[in-house]
Amino acid sequence: MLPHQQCDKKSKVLVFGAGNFGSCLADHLGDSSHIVFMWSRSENLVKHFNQHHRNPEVLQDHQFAESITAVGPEFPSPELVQQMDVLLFAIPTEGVRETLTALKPTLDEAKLPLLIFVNKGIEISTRALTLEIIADTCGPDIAKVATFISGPSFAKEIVKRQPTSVSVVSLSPSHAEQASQLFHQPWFRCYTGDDPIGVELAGALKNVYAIAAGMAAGLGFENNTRAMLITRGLAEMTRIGTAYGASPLTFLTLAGVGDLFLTCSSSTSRNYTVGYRLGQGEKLDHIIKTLGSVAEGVTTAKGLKAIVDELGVAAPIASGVYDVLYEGRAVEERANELLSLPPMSELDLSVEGGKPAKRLMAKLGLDG
Ligand SMILES: NC(=O)C1=CN([C@@H]2O[C@H](COP(=O)(O)OP(=O)(O)OC[C@H]3O[C@@H](n4cnc5c(N)ncnc54)[C@H](O)[C@@H]3O)[C@@H](O)[C@H]2O)C=CC1
Ligand SMILES: O=C(CO)COP(=O)(O)O
Repeated sequence: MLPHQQCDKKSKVLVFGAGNFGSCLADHLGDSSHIVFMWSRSENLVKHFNQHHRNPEVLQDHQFAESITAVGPEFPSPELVQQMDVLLFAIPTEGVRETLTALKPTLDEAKLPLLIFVNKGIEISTRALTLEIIADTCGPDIAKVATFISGPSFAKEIVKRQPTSVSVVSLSPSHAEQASQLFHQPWFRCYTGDDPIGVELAGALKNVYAIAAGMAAGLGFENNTRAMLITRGLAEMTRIGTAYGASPLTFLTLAGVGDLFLTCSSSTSRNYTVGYRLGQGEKLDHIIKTLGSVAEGVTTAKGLKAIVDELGVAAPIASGVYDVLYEGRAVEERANELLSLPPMSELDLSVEGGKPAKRLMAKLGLDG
C-alpha cells in the first residue's frame, strides 16, 4: 500500500455528509494530517464514530483516522464554520440548496474557506447544476471560486488506497490548484481543469448511463452490449454537454469517460445496481428503499429529461431510462425500441447552442 504523504500545512476541514463519500474523503484528509470535522444528521453516528472511529452506517469494516471528529446532529455552529480553511460538501445534490441556505449567514466573504463539492447530480425541481445552486444561495462571487471534484472514485476502494485519479475543476484556476494540493497523494492523483459545467454534467449524466448499463446486464446482455452502451452513452453525453455549452473535450477526461466506464462496468456502482435490479424485474420503489445509499441517477434522469427537451438534442438512451423510471415502461420493451432505431451517423456533435451555459455565466457576471 502506498504511504500517505503528510502535509506541511495543516488545514482545518469541515465535511458536510457522513455517508460513503463524505467519510471516505474525511479519512483521506485526516490521514494526511489535516484536522477534520465531519457533520452528520444522525446522533447515533456521531456518538459511535467519536467512540470507535468507525462509521456504523457505511464502510463498516474501515478504521477511520483518529484526527476526524464527528459533529452533529445540529447544523454546525457559526463558531466552528468560521475556523475552517476548507468546507467539503459530500451530500446528494437534492440537499445542497438547503445546506448552503443554512450556511450562508455564517460565511465570512472576506475570509472565505475553500469550498469543494463532490456531488454528482442535477437538482430535480430547477434542473440546476451545483454551480447555479451556489450562485442562487451564496451569490456569484462565491460560485466563481467553488471547486468540484469528480471522476472514477468508489469510496470503498479509496479507503483501501487503491490508485485513483480525479478531475479537480473551478472557474478559478488558483482555487482548483489549492484543492488539488490538498487532496493529491501518490494513490489519489488530482488533475486540474477549468470547465466546471462540463465536469458537473459529465458526473451527473454518467449515473443515468450506468442505470442503462445495469438494466442491460439485468436483462442478461453481456460484454458487447455494455461496450455499446458506454460508447453510445459517451456520444450522447458529449452531444448534450456541447449543446449545453460545455467543452466536448471534458467528456474525455476522468470525470467523463473515466467515471462512465467505471460505473457502467461494476456492481459496486449504486446506479448500475438500480438498473440491474430493474432489469431483473424489481420495482423502483422497493429498490430505492432497500439500496441503503443514494443513487443520484434516479433523480438526475428527471432533470436531464427537461434539459434534453429544452436543448432539442437526441438522447435516446437517457430517454429510455427516463421512461422506465417515470413512465412505468417495461425495461425489455423499451430496450427493444432502442435497438429498433434506424441506423444513424456515429459522431453527430454538430449541435448549435450553449444557451444554458451562457445563461449561467451571465448569472455569475461572466461572458458566456
Ligand atoms: N460513494 C461514492 O463512491 C461516490 C459518491 N459521490 C457522490 O457524493 C454524493 C454523496 O454520495 P454518498 O456519500 O456515496 O451517499 P450516501 O447515501 O452514502 O451518503 C449521503 C450523506 O448525505 C447526507 N444527506 C442526505 N441528504 C441530506 C440533506 N438534505 N442535508 C444534509 N445531509 C444530507 C446523508 O445523511 C448521508 O450522510 C453523491 O452525489 C454521489 O454521487 C461521488 C463520488 C464517489
Ligand atoms: O460516482 C461514483 C464513483 O465515481 C459512485 O457511483 P455510484 O453513485 O453509482 O455508486
